[in-house]
Amino acid sequence: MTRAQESPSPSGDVSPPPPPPFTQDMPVVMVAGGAGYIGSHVVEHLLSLGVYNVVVFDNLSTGHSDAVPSHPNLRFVQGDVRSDSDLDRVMEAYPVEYVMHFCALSLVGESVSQPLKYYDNNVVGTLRLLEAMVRHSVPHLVFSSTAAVYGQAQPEPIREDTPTIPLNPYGGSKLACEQMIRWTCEAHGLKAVALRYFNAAGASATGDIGEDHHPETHLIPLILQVPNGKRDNIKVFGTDYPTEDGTCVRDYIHVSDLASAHALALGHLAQTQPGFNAMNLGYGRGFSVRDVIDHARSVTGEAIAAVDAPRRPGDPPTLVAEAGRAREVLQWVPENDNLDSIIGSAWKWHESHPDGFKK
Ligand SMILES: NC(=O)c1ccc[n+]([C@@H]2O[C@H](COP(=O)([O-])OP(=O)(O)OC[C@H]3O[C@@H](n4cnc5c(N)ncnc54)[C@H](O)[C@@H]3O)[C@@H](O)[C@H]2O)c1
Ligand SMILES: O=c1ccn([C@@H]2O[C@H](COP(=O)(O)OP(=O)(O)O[C@H]3O[C@H](CO)[C@@H](O)[C@H](O)[C@H]3O)[C@@H](O)[C@H]2O)c(=O)[nH]1
Repeated sequence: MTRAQESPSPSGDVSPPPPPPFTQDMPVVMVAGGAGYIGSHVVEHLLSLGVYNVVVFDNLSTGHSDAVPSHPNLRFVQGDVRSDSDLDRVMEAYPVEYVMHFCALSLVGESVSQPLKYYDNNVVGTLRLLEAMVRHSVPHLVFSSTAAVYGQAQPEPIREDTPTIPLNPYGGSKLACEQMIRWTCEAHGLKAVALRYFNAAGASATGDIGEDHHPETHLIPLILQVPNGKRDNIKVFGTDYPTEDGTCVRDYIHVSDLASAHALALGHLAQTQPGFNAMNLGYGRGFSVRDVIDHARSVTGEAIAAVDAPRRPGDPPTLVAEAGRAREVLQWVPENDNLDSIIGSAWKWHESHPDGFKK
């Protein structure tokens, strides 16, 4: 994949020249955090639709410039979502109609030890972005939220009206953002959707992009590091949970189905009244940690050693979505509800990119 031409960057003393205008007259979607794992898959999907111009806005703190393709309908602007001047620069250069906001720090464990870092990046970042949207009259927002807003939810599956009692500062910061967005919609006539993802996994069918987090903490990429020769075994965090086999159960959703939901959310926002709505994105079925390891063994044909380990702090036993609202309101029809193909797509990416985007 060729990498997008960067317009040099951010909040320094000397302003970089404005990036070039688009040549086709189509609505502009600003994808904040579009160089990250989920954002880059959404960008790829938006470009494939051929009806949007896309501005990727990212500070590259955890994202990768190589995850941003070179495409006539895409511009890349390096900047920080907490910086008024960076946001003004992009919103002055382009007639942004929609913002998708993926920027966040999202390591649950780190958020427990450094909560203020999470409130700074996630909450202050969303605050500055909302201020810029109001300042520049940008009416539509799709916000990346998370199942972590629910905490230790009962009963399962989790509906959007299940009480939100986050167990960690990461979930708390996302819930604070949702509340801020809701009030801003009421006061300023914005239209916003918060998509509460369950466990994003898998990689694009193109094989060009996939998951590359540093450090990696997610189960599926860590399991695949075993057959890739990068670790000896996978640790199973907790074997005494109140689940069928004693390990945590999660609703793993293919990143391509997240991408299609985001595109549908743009269409929905264009037609709906001002206001805020939150929607779960998951398949409504759960797999335990042991189930996932077994499926990875079958997909890769490798033994994959697993070692029982203590519980990881902050992990709820079970998180499974009831995603009827997204199916009904967005007309979302997920196409990849198959754990083997989710793991298979991730395996294809990790086998061909053992060091991620690193050259
Ligand atoms: N990965 C999951 O399973 C999962 C589940 C639920 C919710 N989410 C949420 O989805 C979003 C994307 O997750 P991801 O796994 O793709 O993460 P990621 O770290 O791969 O992507 C985040 C992107 O945002 C950019 N960014 C972060 N802070 C920024 C800032 N202040 N200014 C500009 N750019 C900034 C990063 O450089 C990166 O490109 C996050 O908001 C996360 O909380 C992820
Ligand atoms: O080496 C490992 C890594 C993970 N796990 C377990 O695997 C499960 C899934 O863990 P992980 O892949 O880290 O995802 P979650 O902690 O469930 O969190 C993800 O999914 C949440 C929504 O459900 C999002 O809020 C988070 O941002 C996202 O990281 C959990 O029970 C972990 O304890 C292990 O047993 N061994």
